[in-house]
Amino acid sequence: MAYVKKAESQHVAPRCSWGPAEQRREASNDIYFIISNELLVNKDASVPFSPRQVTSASDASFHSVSFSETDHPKVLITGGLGQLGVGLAKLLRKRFGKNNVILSDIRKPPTHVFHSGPFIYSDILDYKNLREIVVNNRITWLVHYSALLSAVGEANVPLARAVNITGLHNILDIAAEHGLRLFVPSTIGAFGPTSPRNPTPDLCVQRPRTIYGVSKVHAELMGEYYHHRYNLDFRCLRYPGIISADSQPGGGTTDYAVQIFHDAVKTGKFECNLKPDTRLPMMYIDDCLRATLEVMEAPAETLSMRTYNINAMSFTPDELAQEVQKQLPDLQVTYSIDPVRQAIADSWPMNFDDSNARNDWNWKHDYDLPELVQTMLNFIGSDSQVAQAS
Ligand SMILES: NC(=O)c1ccc[n+]([C@@H]2O[C@H](COP(=O)([O-])OP(=O)(O)OC[C@H]3O[C@@H](n4cnc5c(N)ncnc54)[C@H](O)[C@@H]3O)[C@@H](O)[C@H]2O)c1
Ligand SMILES: C[C@@H](O)[C@H](N)C(=O)O
Repeated sequence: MAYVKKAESQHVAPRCSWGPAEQRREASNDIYFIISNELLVNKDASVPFSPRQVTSASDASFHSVSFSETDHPKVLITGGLGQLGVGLAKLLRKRFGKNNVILSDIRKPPTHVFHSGPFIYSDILDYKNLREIVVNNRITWLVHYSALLSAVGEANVPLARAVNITGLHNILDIAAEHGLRLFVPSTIGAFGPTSPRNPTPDLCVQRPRTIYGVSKVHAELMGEYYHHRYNLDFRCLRYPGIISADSQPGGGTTDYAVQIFHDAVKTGKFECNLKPDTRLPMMYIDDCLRATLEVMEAPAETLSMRTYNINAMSFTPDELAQEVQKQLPDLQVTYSIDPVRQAIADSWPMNFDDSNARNDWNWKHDYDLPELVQTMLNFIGSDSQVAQAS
């Protein structure tokens, strides 16, 4: 393979920020080769910049004929052992068949998850491993859930940058190369203190102050760019804080709204790490997962955008506590503020404008605050009764 040196002015990639691992991976694809800060380009490549092996928009659409709308998609979920992945796999398996949905993660699955359907190890930082999984399993849809959330991201910025940004680059290139339909969730955290906060529309200033938010704005923009440049079928929803009963949150700012239910049922006491009047958009997990399936199934012509806000409700810790106290009047709530999480929450939307999702593909939530509280308490209450009995 012969390589020639390429003029720096034609070079689009930010060389100096690339780490050695990324250089090795690029080199293995025989397209780019970075040595000693000099870019060497495969002179046989037909265009100066393209994602890995995809050489043009027409090539990308050629690959995409492998998925017909009448077939069941073959779905891979990355980061599938977090708060949302197992529930999504359950929903998609009901619709497309157990063996058509593969969960993946870098962690060991619990027994019930391992036995509920296909599970595979996949580290999104390993490009070749990802490609092998996509090829060997004839994947047509990729749901990319791997990420470090807002609070854990601030605690480990280099890891968050690697997983949320470098990992995303791998996912985008694999998806473009194999003509996949790609879903990447974004978040209310993609907005910042200079965004309009009440309500926050789809299109406005986005200057988040967390590595999580910055990486999610990057994901939105890169996905939309790949859609325009390479015809990638990229779909993205900005989720609010998601509340679930049978899965734990992974280290975010909205985690308190899950923990309150467990503590209320188990101890009757809850210490909240956000101030009582901190208003944030929230959603019950069933609505979130259904929205994800609906936007993935929406005909492309109904999507006037590729990144949508979705919302269900907005509340403060005090309002949530009052609603829980309607069912459990003895619940005692105290406040011990976490300054990192509070600063993040104070920069995020208070209300989310999701009118475009409602107009374009008929998004509609089912759960408001009272139904959410009832459902969570029913689930956690019955779960703890089963635990006590056994
Ligand atoms: N849960 C929410 O409230 C919420 C809200 C908005 C957006 N989102 C987004 O939805 C997605 C899923 O969220 P979640 O709450 O399930 O997250 P989570 O933190 O619970 O799970 C993330 C998963 O990613 C995995 N992971 C980490 N590094 C990885 C790597 N190198 N390769 C493969 N997997 C790796 C982790 O093991 C973990 O299981 C994320 O992208 C998140 O940003 C979630
Ligand atoms: C809002 C969302 O992205 C996540 N639950 C977090 O708080 O980080």
